[in-house]
Amino acid sequence: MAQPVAIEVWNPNGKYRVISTKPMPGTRWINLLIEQDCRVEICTQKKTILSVEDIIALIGDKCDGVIGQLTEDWGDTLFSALSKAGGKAFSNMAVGYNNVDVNAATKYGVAVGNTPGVLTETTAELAASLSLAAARRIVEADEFMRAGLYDGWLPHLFVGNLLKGQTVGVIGAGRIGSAYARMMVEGFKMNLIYYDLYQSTRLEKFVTGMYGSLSYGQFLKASGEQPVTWKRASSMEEVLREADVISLHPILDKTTYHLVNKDSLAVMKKEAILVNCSRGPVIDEVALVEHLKQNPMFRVGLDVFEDEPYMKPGLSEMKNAIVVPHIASASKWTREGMATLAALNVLGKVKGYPVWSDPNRVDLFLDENSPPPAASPSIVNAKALGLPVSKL
Ligand SMILES: NC(=O)c1ccc[n+]([C@@H]2O[C@H](COP(=O)([O-])OP(=O)(O)OC[C@H]3O[C@@H](n4cnc5c(N)ncnc54)[C@H](O)[C@@H]3O)[C@@H](O)[C@H]2O)c1
Ligand SMILES: O=C(O)[C@H](O)CO
Repeated sequence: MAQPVAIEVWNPNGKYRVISTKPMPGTRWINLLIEQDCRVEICTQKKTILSVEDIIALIGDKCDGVIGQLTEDWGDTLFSALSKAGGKAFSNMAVGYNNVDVNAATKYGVAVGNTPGVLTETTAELAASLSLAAARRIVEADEFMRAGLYDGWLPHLFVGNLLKGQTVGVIGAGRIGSAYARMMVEGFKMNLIYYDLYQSTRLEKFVTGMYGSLSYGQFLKASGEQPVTWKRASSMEEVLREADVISLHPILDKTTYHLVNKDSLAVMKKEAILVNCSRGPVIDEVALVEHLKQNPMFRVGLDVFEDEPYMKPGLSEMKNAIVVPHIASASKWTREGMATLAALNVLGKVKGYPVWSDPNRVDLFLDENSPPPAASPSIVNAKALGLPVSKL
């Protein structure tokens, strides 16, 4: 039997009842909903991951839309409950939506939103941070220092890898993978190899200079420096074999589940660095722990875990692993922007607005100095639901 859950209410007389399953950063998202006649209910229950029963209790008998989190299981049961309560919209406060059964939502006529774009650079910066921290053994060195073990400079103390001139490999070169690739190429002058199911034109335009100026490689050459090289790999194995630092940025689906496993780890260089800021199950974490044990010079930087919030046995003891708690999108601007996009996804559907025509261009929704467009920024099942599309 579901227990009542604690909530905070804004604008109690609002016509549309919109629920957020968590308090979210900033207040703009609340104000935007209130201005459009929404009663906003925020779950304040001291429980990190809400169960399906908790969320059913929150939805109640009448609910127009829900803003939810990636830790929740949005399947048939919840979409059926939302639809029975008159709900037409759900938005994840995340770009990834592997926790959502989109077909079930479509079956019940519920629009599913996500929050692309606003977290691209922030997430790529964390992937870059983990790459650097692993290459230069920053966490190990910090622990050593705090333990009072430093008794003077030594030639061999925490020697790591130089990134300049090495090869960075990106698997999944979409928005975040491409932004990360640019950071590593521009920032550290690494050569690039990437693998994606599709050609990443935005990334290739940058490295080949199709924007009308010199490519980055030509620019380096003109400045008397060694130019960087790049290529699109024809298989993931090619990236694993050739790259010194590999960062994973695909979506999680059945094609990417355990994409990195015992066999693929065996193909990688013994001193390679592997970074994962996508989703935990993209790596077979048991195989990874074994690989880390067998290859002490192989290092990983992980933001996500297969059985989140848990780690597979042995991982926390590995000195060659850096682990952080799914914080890749955690900058203030990004988290406030994610909350805004999620709220506007729900609001747009509740108000009958069209869907924004390009979810890669959401800047207008994030400008605090002007009202957002009357559209839902990103609805992933818009086509399946036959929703109208806004003209830019
Ligand atoms: N750790 C975090 O906090 C965090 C933050 C943001 C996003 N993410 C994760 O990152 C993912 C990517 O986000 P994005 O905005 O860059 O999405 P995106 O859709 O722009 O990019 C994903 C890319 O993966 C590629 N891809 C799909 N299947 C593949 C396969 N089998 N092999 C190789 N490539 C494949 C796609 O073609 C696409 O280019 C999200 O789905 C989410 O799960 C995590
Ligand atoms: O998919 C996402 O958006 C992240 O995992 C949370 O930022």
